[in-house]
Formats: sequence, C-alpha cells, structure tokens
Amino acid sequence: MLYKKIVVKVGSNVLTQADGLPDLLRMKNLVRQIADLKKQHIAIILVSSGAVAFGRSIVQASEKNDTIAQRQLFSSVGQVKLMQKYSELFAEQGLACAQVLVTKEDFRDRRHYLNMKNCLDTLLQNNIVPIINENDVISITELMFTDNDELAGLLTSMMNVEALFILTNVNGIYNGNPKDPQSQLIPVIDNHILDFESFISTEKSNFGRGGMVTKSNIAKRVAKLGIAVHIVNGKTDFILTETMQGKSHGTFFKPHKESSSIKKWLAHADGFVKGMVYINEGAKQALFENKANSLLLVGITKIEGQFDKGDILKIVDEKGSLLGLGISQYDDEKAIERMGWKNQKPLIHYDYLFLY
Ligand SMILES: Nc1ncnc2c1ncn2[C@@H]1O[C@H](COP(=O)(O)OP(=O)(O)O)[C@@H](O)[C@H]1O
Ligand SMILES: N[C@@H](CCC(=O)OP(=O)(O)O)C(=O)O
Repeated sequence: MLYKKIVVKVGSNVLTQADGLPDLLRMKNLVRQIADLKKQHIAIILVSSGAVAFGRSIVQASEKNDTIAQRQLFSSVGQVKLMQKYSELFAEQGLACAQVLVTKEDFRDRRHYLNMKNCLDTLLQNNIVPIINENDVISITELMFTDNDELAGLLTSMMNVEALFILTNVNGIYNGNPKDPQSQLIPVIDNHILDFESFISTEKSNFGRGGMVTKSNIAKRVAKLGIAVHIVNGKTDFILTETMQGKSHGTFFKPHKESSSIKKWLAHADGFVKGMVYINEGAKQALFENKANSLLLVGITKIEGQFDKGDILKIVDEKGSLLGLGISQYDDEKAIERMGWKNQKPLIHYDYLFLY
C-alpha cells in the first residue's frame, strides 16, 4: 500500500445519479473499498458531501424559501439520510462510523483546531471511520467553506496524513474541457508544470459547489506542505484501493518537502487574517530564495489592519498580489513604528511563515 494514513473526499456527484437520486451502489462500493483498506490497517478519514443532493431527493422547498433557506432545508434533511446509509453500509462491513459536522470557525484558533484534531485522533484510535461534512445549517455566506475540497485540504494538513484522495466525477485534471475528446488527462503535476491552471474552467457538475478550480488550488497547497494528492474518478469501482496499490489513475500532485505542523495550519488560515503587510522586491526575493528566511521589518513598505502579536498577517507584494501568511511578532502600532528599520526582531519568523 502506498500510504498508511489518508483523507478521502467524496463529491456530491459521485454519490448521486444523473437524475439526482442517491447512488446507493456507488456508496456501497466506496464503503467496501474503505473497509478493505481498513483491514490492511490504513487509517482513513472520510470527508463526504451529499447532504444537499440527498435532501433535494427527499423534500421540495416552498417557493417562499430563498437560496440560503433551501440549502438549510435540504442539508438538514439530507445529512440524516446520508449518514443513515453510511451507517448501514459500514455496519455490513463490521465497522462503525461517526458523524463530525464542522464550520470554518472550528479552525479559527489553534486551540480550537487542536481540540478537533484530538477528537478525530480518538475516533481513529477506536477504529471508527470519521465522516466529516460542513455544518451547512449554520455555515452561511462568509462563514462557509468554498466547498468540501477546502475543508478536506484543512483536515489533511491537520491530521498528519500522507495523502489526500479527491474522488470526483471526472478522471482527473484535463488539459482542456474534459468533455472534449481532444483533451488529455494530466497524470502528474509537480514543480515543472506551472501553467496547468490555465486549462481549468469554472464549469462544475450538477451538484458540485467549487468545481475543479478549488480542487486544484487545494491540491497545490497540500502538495506544497509535503502531502501527496490524487484526484481520481470516484464513479469507477475500486479506484481508491487500486490507486493505493500503486496503479496509476487520475491526476497525481507530487508532494514537496514536508512542512511543520504550524505551517500546515497556517497554509489554510487565510480566513482568519487580521492585517496585511506590503513588502518590497528585495524582501520578496529573500523570502522565495531556497533559504529559511524570516520577514524583516526593513523590507516592509506598508502595514494595514489592527492586530496583536500572535495574529495572522497576509503578506502581499507591492502590486498587492498574495505571497503568503505568517504570525506577527509585533502588534500593529509597534510594527508601523519600526517599519523599514534594520537590526530588529523579524516581523514574521520563518518557522511561522507559509508562502504560496
Ligand atoms: N480542466 C478540467 N479538468 C477536469 N474537470 C474540469 C476541468 N475544468 C473544469 N472541470 C469541471 O470540474 C468538475 C468537478 O468539480 P465539481 O463539480 O465541484 O465536483 P465534486 O462534486 O466532485 O466536488 C468536472 O465535472 C468538470 O465539469
Ligand atoms: N456540505 C455540502 C457539500 C457541498 C460541496 O462542497 O459539494 P462538492 O463540491 O460536491 O464537494 C453537502 O453535503 O451537500
């Protein structure tokens, strides 16, 4: 087996048929694959979408309900059905599963984050399959994840797994529209393939939320932290077990050098930024050299926002392009006062810096 500990994310479209009804045979095959891997002592965390799609197959929303209310209605009804099915299917395999519903807020501070990590570790230690979904009922507008691919990326970084499997309804990332017969699958993405994003359109499938754009952004970020990512077709029987056995399927994002757990957390902390620092060209070059450089006050040209020591800052270049995130060693007043000064403690120490 390629890995000992993995996160598997299943998209809504994998679990539903073209007519929108739950695809129970697909779920059965997925659960069977997870059970087979568990028998071989692989730790698995499942991130499953499908609540809204399942809910839609059970109830109809009143015309009075706006989009948010409809999502709340469908997800709250559908989540029960989704979990009922998972629970039955895992029981047939002699396994128990657990429901963990999370919101973006649960990843906000490091203590909260560690509490969630401990809960998932406990489930894994007890041989239970954690099934995670966003708590759609209370996650609204800016509190929402872009989609479950973002949530899966966060959990992947948090749980020290070796790989993330994104199961979707296409074979992987194509160098064009996947429906176009001329398009070809990109089997491997590493440092040398930089422009693959130009192929990705914002098109998504019937029930998908973020499409391939979030999948590839998340995959890139996760691979940068030293974790492998496989985007494969979840509609194909035994795709997970076969890929785990080393068979080549889908698009594989080659992992870079492994990062520390604090950097893994920072990589996904963009929702919790308190301030923004603009850096000059020299500082940008220093950060992106292959050395472990901290961000010094001498290279900073502008600071925005109110923040305390320990808060997360967004680092941008002079044009405002996002470069990374880091934890500040100063509050905003001190940082502004010493901006441009030499021989000071760094604004962001390398150990608390994540560059995109
Ligand atoms: N270059 C590309 N290669 C593959 N799929 C793409 C590409 N560009 C856009 N897509 C779209 O992304 C969709 C998968 O994302 P999404 O609909 O969110 O699925 P899921 O429900 O699995 O999260 C595909 O069905 C396809 O329509
Ligand atoms: N929490 C939602 C998932 C929405 C979502 O991200 O869907 P998808 O793009 O299919 O993974 C649900 O369960 O319906």
